[in-house]
Amino acid sequence: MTRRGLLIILSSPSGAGKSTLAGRLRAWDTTLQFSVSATTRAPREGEEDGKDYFFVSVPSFQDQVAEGGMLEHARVFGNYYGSPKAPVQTAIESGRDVLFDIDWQGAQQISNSALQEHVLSIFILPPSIAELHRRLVKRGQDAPDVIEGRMQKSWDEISHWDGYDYVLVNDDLDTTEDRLKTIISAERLRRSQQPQLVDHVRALQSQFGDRT
Ligand SMILES: Nc1ncnc2c1ncn2[C@@H]1O[C@H](COP(=O)(O)OP(=O)(O)OP(=O)(O)O)[C@@H](O)[C@H]1O
Ligand SMILES: Nc1nc2c(ncn2[C@@H]2O[C@H](COP(=O)(O)O)[C@@H](O)[C@H]2O)c(=O)[nH]1
Repeated sequence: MTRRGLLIILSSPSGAGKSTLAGRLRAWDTTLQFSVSATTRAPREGEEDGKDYFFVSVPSFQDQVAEGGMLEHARVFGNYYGSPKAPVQTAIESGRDVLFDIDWQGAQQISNSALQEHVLSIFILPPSIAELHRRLVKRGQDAPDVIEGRMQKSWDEISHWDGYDYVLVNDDLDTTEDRLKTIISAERLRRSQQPQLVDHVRALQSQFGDRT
């Protein structure tokens, strides 16, 4: 039986490292499909339309939502973000796992949707608030007022940590990467074995009954 795909969701406060970790996971497993979000935020230097995000206008984003084209969507830091539905449905039907880099609102929407049984959600915590700030500054992509706004909202995001299947502190990057790989490998094994295990236990039950 083909395993149906997993929806692997990474969330964290901005700057904790989920995009960096998502990049490493994609290099580790090239079959992982990254869910390219649509956003109304302006592209950062080096970001490519269709690869990092689909950069769209507010009316175009709203049309996609109204047409039911988004699996989830949310307003984050004053911009709209959403995960297009069609590529996700195609991927999971063909047994391909999908990786999301989305906030807690999106994670909650997918976890409460008809696709909830596919969800593997992982929250990434920073080692400290000071280090979170250092990482946002080091990234060098956002203006100081944008960084300040993201820091102000960081607790909003962190306060949802306990709604996730797994929580990791991203202190050493290599260690966090290894832990993520371990979680994903174990969940793949667990979910691929589940259908056969039910049949196996039924067979054991029937063998047990034959003894009495
Ligand atoms: N474990 C780590 N140790 C030190 N630096 C890290 C670590 N993980 C990520 N970084 C660095 O922190 C910065 C922010 O990381 P990244 O852009 O991946 O965060 P993010 O959670 O995806 O943020 P956003 O939500 O804004 O997209 C980057 O410069 C990245 O190289
Ligand atoms: N609910 C959603 N959140 C998303 C999506 N794509 C990204 N995000 C989150 O937004 C913030 C900011 O991202 P940035 O690229 O502007 O730094 C971050 O927490 C992302 O995880 C989405 O499709 N839905």
